[in-house]
Amino acid sequence: MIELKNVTKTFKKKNSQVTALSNVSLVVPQGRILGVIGASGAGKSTLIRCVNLLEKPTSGQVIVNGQNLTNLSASELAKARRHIGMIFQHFNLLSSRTVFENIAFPLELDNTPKAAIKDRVNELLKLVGLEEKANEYPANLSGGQKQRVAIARTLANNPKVLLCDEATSALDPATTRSILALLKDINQRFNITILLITHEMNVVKAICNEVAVISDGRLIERGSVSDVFSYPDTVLAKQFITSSLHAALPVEYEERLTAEPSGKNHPVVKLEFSGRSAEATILSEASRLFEVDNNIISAQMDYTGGVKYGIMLIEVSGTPGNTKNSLAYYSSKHIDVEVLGYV
Ligand SMILES: Nc1ncnc2c1ncn2[C@@H]1O[C@H](COP(=O)(O)OP(=O)(O)OP(=O)(O)O)[C@@H](O)[C@H]1O
Repeated sequence: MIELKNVTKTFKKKNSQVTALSNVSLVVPQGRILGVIGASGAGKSTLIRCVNLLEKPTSGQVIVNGQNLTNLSASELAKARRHIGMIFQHFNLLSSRTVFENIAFPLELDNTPKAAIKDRVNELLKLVGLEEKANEYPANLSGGQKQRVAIARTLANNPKVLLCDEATSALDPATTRSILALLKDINQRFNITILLITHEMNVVKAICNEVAVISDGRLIERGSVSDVFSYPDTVLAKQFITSSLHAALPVEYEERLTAEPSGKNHPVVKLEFSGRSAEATILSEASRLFEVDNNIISAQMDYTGGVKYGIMLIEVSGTPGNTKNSLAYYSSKHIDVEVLGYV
């Protein structure tokens, strides 16, 4: 449904040029949700804006719904864009129009008869749960409600593709979850293909089937969400996965932490489990095998796409030899082991 073939985008400045996208190729099959994740400046916005040609690629092809957009005339492109919805981080609503009028806007541009507009807008208001707000102005809505209006507006023309440009980045976690649930619902109900860009792995985890990692304008990793979570190939993918987990050392531990072992103190160890690691029951195994006690200080284990992964901070008590052997045992089971210090 969406295909980018060797897309490169270079921005020329007075004395220099920036290559925002470098030979990017990707495919999003119909009805699937692909998340592109990357750090600030990696090229995410440029990538998504190339899909509807808000940015014209310097080279390469953009094919949406079987149509090569890079070959179209301005009027043909305007027509093709009606089937490509887009939602933005800052909603981009028209402040002088009510919720109803915002959603009606694309239908008016399409010369839809008034009665049909009314029916369609009411249907969309119901879909996004905003029937009560039809006559409100955007200024009187919460961020989540504004994004619901933007989603309804973009669905008005029955797009086949929805592009989401950091659509939940301005929202709190609970509102983010509800907007992501709405997007998933829309994807399943209408079989709409979704390409979203984000800097948060939690967004990918919540709704994407596949994920691609972008860095310096290049796609450096791509796979099903469960595969990338199980076997992240790149350090960057791993960092994004870890950043979606929170297992912090309590202040009380931090204050007591020393860099060197004294013979009497115990190591505080960070264990990172990925899909290829053994289960967390490995702690009791190691306890039995090496006569160590593992005190769990903080932990977050999670499941994505049937894969279990997570972080644990543990304090290990035992003889120095046994402690060392238990840590080596974890490493042999594909758990990343890092000694943070000693308490
Ligand atoms: N219109 C432009 N003119 C010149 N340079 C640009 C333009 N748009 C983007 N760039 C540059 O291209 C690179 C990629 O920018 P882009 O906005 O696509 O990144 P991003 O991953 O979306 O970042 P962020 O998450 O911070 O929005 C950056 O180096 C940026 O400075």
